[in-house]
Parts: sequence; C-alpha cells; structure tokens
Amino acid sequence: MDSTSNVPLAVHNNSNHHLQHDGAIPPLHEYTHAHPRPPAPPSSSSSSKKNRNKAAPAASSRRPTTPPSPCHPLSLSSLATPFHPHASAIASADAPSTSSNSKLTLTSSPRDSGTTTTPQKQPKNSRRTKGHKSSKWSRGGAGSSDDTGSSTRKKSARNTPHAAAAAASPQQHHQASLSQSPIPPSTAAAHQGRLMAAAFAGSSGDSRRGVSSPRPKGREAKNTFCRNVTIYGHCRYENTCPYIHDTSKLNQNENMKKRFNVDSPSFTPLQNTTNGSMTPSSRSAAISPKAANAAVFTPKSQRSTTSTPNLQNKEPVPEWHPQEFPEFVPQTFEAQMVDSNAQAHALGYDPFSTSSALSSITGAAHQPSTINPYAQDPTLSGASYYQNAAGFQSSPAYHLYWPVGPQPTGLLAYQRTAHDFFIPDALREELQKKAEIARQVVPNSSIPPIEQFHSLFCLDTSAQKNQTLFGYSSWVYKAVSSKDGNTYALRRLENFRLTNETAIRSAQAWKRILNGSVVTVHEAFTTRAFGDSSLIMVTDYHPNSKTLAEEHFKQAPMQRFHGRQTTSSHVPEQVLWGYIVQLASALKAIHGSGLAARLITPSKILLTAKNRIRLNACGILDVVQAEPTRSLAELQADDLLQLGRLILSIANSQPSAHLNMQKSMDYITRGYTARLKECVQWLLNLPPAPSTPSSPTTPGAMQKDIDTFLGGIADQMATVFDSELHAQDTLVNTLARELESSRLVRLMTKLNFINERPELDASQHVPGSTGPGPSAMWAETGERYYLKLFRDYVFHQVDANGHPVINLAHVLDCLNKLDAGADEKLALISRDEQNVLVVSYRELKRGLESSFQDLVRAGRQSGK
Ligand SMILES: Nc1ncnc2c1ncn2[C@@H]1O[C@H](COP(=O)(O)OP(=O)(O)OP(=O)(O)O)[C@@H](O)[C@H]1O
Repeated sequence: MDSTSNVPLAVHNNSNHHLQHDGAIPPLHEYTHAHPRPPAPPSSSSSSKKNRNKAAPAASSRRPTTPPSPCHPLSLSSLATPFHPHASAIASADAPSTSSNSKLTLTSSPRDSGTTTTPQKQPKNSRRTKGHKSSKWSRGGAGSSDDTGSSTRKKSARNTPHAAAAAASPQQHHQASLSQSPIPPSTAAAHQGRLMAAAFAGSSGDSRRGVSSPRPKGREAKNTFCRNVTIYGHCRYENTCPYIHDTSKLNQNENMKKRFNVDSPSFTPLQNTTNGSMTPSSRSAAISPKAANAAVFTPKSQRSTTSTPNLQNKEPVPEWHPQEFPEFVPQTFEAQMVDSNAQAHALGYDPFSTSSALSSITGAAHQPSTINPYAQDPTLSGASYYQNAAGFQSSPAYHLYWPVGPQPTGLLAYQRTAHDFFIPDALREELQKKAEIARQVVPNSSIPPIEQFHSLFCLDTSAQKNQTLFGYSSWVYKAVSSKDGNTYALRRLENFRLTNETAIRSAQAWKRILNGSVVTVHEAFTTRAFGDSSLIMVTDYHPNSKTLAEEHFKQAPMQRFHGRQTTSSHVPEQVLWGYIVQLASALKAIHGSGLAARLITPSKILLTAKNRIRLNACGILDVVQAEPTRSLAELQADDLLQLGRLILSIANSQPSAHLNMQKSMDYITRGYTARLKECVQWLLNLPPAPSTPSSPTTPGAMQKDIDTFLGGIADQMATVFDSELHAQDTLVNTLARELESSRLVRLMTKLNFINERPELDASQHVPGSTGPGPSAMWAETGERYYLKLFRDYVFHQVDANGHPVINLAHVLDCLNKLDAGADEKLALISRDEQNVLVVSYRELKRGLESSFQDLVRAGRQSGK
C-alpha cells in the first residue's frame, strides 16, 4: 500500500489553485467536469486556517507508523530482510570493536569455512580478513561513497542464491576474487572500491575515470564471467579485461558447473538467537528463485549500509522450501491501527451494518467466512480492487458494481445511457405498467365490497356477455383482500343459485393445484352483495394480462393495455409449441389430481407475459355442473381434444377453425411443420377403441392421455425448457444489477441524513463530541464539511462554462468508490473556491460512518 494513502486529509489554502501543486492538481474547470487527477502530495500544500485545525489532529492520529515488518512494501528491502536480524545481531554483539565485527563477518563462522570454502582457501580468507581489518571495512562503512557501494553490493549479492553462492566461493565473483586476492589488503580494498564505483556510479561521471578492471589471478579470470557485461551489457575494457566475456566459454568450465548451477542448494540465513531484542524472523530460510532476478538493492541512507555487515556464514540447505517462503503481502497498516473513534461508533446500533457492530462488540477477529459485504468494516478489501489487483484479497469485492455489460467508466459520454446501469427499458416498462394497473381504482365506485374484498375494479370491459361457457353471465373484478392486503381476481357468475352444498366444496380440490400454467384458485363462495345470488370464485390476479382470444383474434388494441398491439398475423411455430408445452404441463397437474380442466378455450387462457400463458377459470364448471354427465376419463380426454382445437384455431387465427377441419388442417400443412400437424391431429383424433392395436410393435391400444402426450412432445419440451432457462438467466442478471442499485440507495440515504442537517446546529448535544459548543454547526464542520463538499462533487458539478454536468456514470463511479472505501483520492473544492481538500474515499467513508453514528445516537437520546 502506498504510504501516502494513509495521510487522511490534506488541506490546501489555494487562492489560485490552478496548478499550484506542481501541476498535479488540475485547474478548477477540470475538477468540475472530470474525474480528479491524482492529487498533489499533502506536504506540498498549505492549509487554510480553518481547515488546518481540522486536518492536523486527524492526520496525526491516523497516520500509521511504519512497522518494522519484513513485509514492508518495499519489496527489495523485504527480500533483504532475512539477513538483517542476523546482521544486526552480530553487529551489536561486537559493537565495541569494528575490527572484530569485520572479522566475524568475513571469517569467523566455522560453517562458512567448513562448507562453502575449500580447505586450501582458508588461509586466503584469513588474509582477506586481515586486509579488511585495516581497510575501509574496518571503518564500519562510514567512509566514502565507494564504501557504500561496496557494502551495498555485498548486501545485494547475499540476496540471491547465485550471489550467495558466489559470495561463498570467491572464484565466482569479482568481489569474491578481490577478497581472495593475494595482493596487499589496502590494494584489494582500493580495487574493491573502484570496482564498486564503476558498478554504481553509472555510465558517466568522474567516479568512472581511472577505473580499470581489477586483475585477478589467471585461474579466476578463466572461470569468471565479466561483471561489467552483466551490469552494463558490455565491458569497455574487453580488450584488456582478463575475465570472460563470452558465455559459451564460461560453460566450458566443468568445475564451476558442478558447484554452482540451478540445482545448487539454497542459501539459508541464520535465525537470530543472540540478540533478544530482535523479533525472531518467522520467514523461511529459503529464498525464492525469483530473488535471483531482483534488482540490486540500493540503500537509502548511510545507516543502512553500516548496520548491515557482510555475512557469508550461511550453510546451504539441501533443497528448496518454496512452501515456506511467504509471498509478499501488502499490509493494510491502517487496519491494524486501533481507531478508538471507530470502535466507539461501532458500539452504537447501526441499522445498516448490524453485523459489523456485533463483531466489534464481541471482539471477534475478522473472519473472511463471516464477512457481511455490507458491513462498514475498514478491513474489507474492496479497496484492493483499485489499489492492488494482483495482491492478496481476503474477501470478494462485493462492493463493486455488477460487472455485466460495458463498464460504466469505460464509456464515452454519448455512449452512456441509463439502461447501461439499470433494468432494461422494456422490462421496466412492463413491470411499471403491471404495478400501475394493479393499483387502479375507480373513485366513487358503486361496486360494493364483498366479504373481505374491497376496492373492486371491473376488468371485464365487454358489454356482450357470453353465457354459453358457464351458463351464466360472468364478470371479473380486481379486488384487495383486507385479510392479507393482496390483490385478487374475483369472477362473479350472475344469478347463480347454489342447489347442492357439496358442489361448492369442489373448489377445495382446485386450491391444491399449484402449477405455473394454472391461475391458482383460492376460494369460492356465494354472495348477495350485488343484489342477486352470485357465485364468486377467487383466483390469483395477474395484472396487465389479457386472454389468448384478445391476443390472437381481436383486431383493435384495447386501451387498457397501454398500446400493446394485438396481432392476427401468422403465429410462429415456436410460440405454438410454447403454448402446447405449458398447457400440457397444466393438464398434467390437473389430471394428476383427479380433475379435469373442462374449459380450454382462448378466452379462458390468460397471457400474463410474453408467450407466458395460464389456464384460467378452472373449477367453475365443477361448481356449476356438479353432476357431470360424463366420466372423469372422458372429461380428461375431452381436455386433450379442446387443446387440439385451441392450437388449431390459434394457428389459423380463427376461433371457429375446428368447424372447417379440412381447410384448417391444410393451412397448418402449408404454414407449419409436419411435426406440429401430427401433434394437432393426435389431439383432435378420438381416442382409439380399447381393442385396437396401435402398431405391430406396441400391442394393445395406445392410450390417449396426458402422459402419452407428454412423451410424444418430449423433444419440444426440452426446447421450451431451455429457452425458459435462458430467460431466467437474463432475469437473474437484471436482478443482480438492481441489487447494486439498492446498495447505492442506502448509501445515498445515509449521505442525505447527514448533509446540511440544520437541527443539530447548536441546539443539540451530539454524544461523543467535545468542545464548548459540541454540536455547533455540526453539519458544517469536521467530517460533515467534506461530506458536503463530496456531495457537491458528485451531484453538483458544473462544466467550464458553468453548465450543470449530468453524468450518471460519474455519480455511480463516485458512490461505488465511497462504498468500497477506496484509497483513491479526490480534490474537493470549497464553495467559495478558496480551499481545496484532498481526501481519499476511505476517509470519506469513515467520516460518513462516524457522522451517521452521531445521528443515530442523537436520535436515540431524544427518544428516551
Ligand atoms: N385472474 C385474472 N387476473 C387478471 N386479469 C384477469 C383474470 N381473469 C380474467 N382477467 C381479465 O378479465 C377480462 C375478462 O375476462 P373473461 O374471462 O371474462 O374474458 P372475456 O374475454 O370477457 O370472456 P367472455 O367472453 O367469456 O366474457 C380479461 O381481459 C382478462 O384479461
């Protein structure tokens, strides 16, 4: 994490805030219509008197101290850290004598001499130690820049396996060869210094002058690849330089290959055991192979070079332990801080983040598995999406906008439309129409309430009443139940006289039919509320629906459907198969319950959505004709026949198509597949006589029942089922997008509770606040002030000409970042344009939560 992101608030007193901060802050007109550029560093800004008072304590209390963690984001130093404890421990143990320090560093480890150095080289090591004792090493690294470079080079060399190996074997490295050199120590040190100067001083500058390649022993040069080639890509002394410049020659050295290659054991740093003040490193001793490619570590201060003496007393470990080497994990230092303010706030009840408060109360540690995505927990890693996508993420980023379709911020202004973010227009319109129609009432209606049903609204607009279906005139009303508040459809049969008490009980069986293709029956009763004896059948109400007769046979669109066009044109075959499958499913449920639909006709089938039909007016004939003349099997077979007639009539767009069967079937032959024709024919045929064999392979008569029919249309059922699944997926996606909207509504609700709230000004004490007038100008001070400016930034932007910027993408972008508490910063400009506040979304979020808690507490107090 960028350490600068922890600075909570930078206040700029910027009378001319156009590019005052090294150009990092754009001019005012750029703020007002664009997303903020990365703000200027807080240190470069001057604070206004008013705002400095607010910002300073906040900054001091929230700025985290950088912990001495080996996982500090400076990755190079973190790579080096396994060596630091050991190095420091040795340095401190031998602090009185820098000589002994260097001695320890270079030779004293028995493991060093015993494992990685050949016996005959030990005397050389002794000489080298001696030499360094009198050289710059003995001055503890406080000498010239060459020293620094030398020390640095050695330290960096220790951080890679190859370098470690090279350090352990002087024959593999320039430095090592210097250490091994039999030339006088002072000369060796000078060589070393010059070499490091060449290595660190860059390609130009005085320090390069006079530098020549050191002269190693012939055998070393023969085996050693020139360091200049490694560092600079070439060696300018190639002609005179004794080292190898061609890698192919290098590989010829068998001896070297044996000792140092990719299979070489790793270099294991010692754990600190000598100095109790050091925290023992929990890291593994193994080093990642990636470390070999790490850039050379450059110390930032002299201190870092002096406190890190050269250590080479490490034993090789037999094998890599990659599982023990922790990957670099950016630490959320802020999360580790104890924010007493935040804890205090968490104790208050927050209706929007209950679980957050609970976990704070119980002191439960942050558990990814129990994360409430809506809890205002600063440790949630939503911000990591913006800051460090590749980094470790402890929980999914639930705060982010649903990533379906084009990303809101990636679009140009003219490409952005509202339905990129919200529910598709067609669906929204349909749902809104349904809601509107469901609430339709007639003022001063003369229709009386019936039983618990009130607000009756007549759905039956046709003046001509068809008595042939039920034997009675029927009316359909929408009504609201005072028992449960739901809306129902009431079908009234005018002048119905109940002669058989058991007849009305048949509705009970229909209450149990819960099928997606049947309008559910709830109850049946008789009433005299209309001035006659009427039968009332209560069913589900499906707003803005129409019958198949209205859909396929009527020419003029009805006003009630708000312009939905009726059509008499050719009905696509897939639509017909959809009807067949849905009605077959309905019949399966009905017949399976020992009932018969008895009425499958276009005017009694509701079209409740696109291609979505339901069998309506079920059970009425069971009440009206309580003693049918036909058996159940005959009635069920008749259901199939009626289904055949229905499809025939819709396919022909003729309600009476079955009256001219030949012509109607010809039309189907011409307009549809043989499969559909075969299906309709099967439905229209009379059931075979019981003794008639249907085919040579199937002895006995083929049953004409719903199960046989379902088996016959199994392929079409699979197709319809699949398209239903697709439709469902689409709806789930839409729902998910709306879910995001509800999240932002809650955020905006909180923001509006706080912004410019007048009644907390000076009149009311806000618990937790301090000072003489704790609630004075509550809405205009502290966190509330920059929340107010944030509201201006989100909603009240103007362009360079002062015209309002109406940019939905900007609003969603800002609110999502606020919800996530992103570390991204934005520049908020005061209304007098005299101050610019640089604040991160994280701080805004914290301010929002804390201010909201103030309100909750104040509200609770007044309620006492
Ligand atoms: N359960 C219901 N939910 C919503 N609307 C319904 C419901 N039942 C019927 N309707 C609507 O009420 C209106 C009248 O329905 P009805 O069954 O009486 O049809 P109709 O066309 O008037 O037939 P008929 O010629 O037999 O009177 C239709 O427009 C229908 O959409």
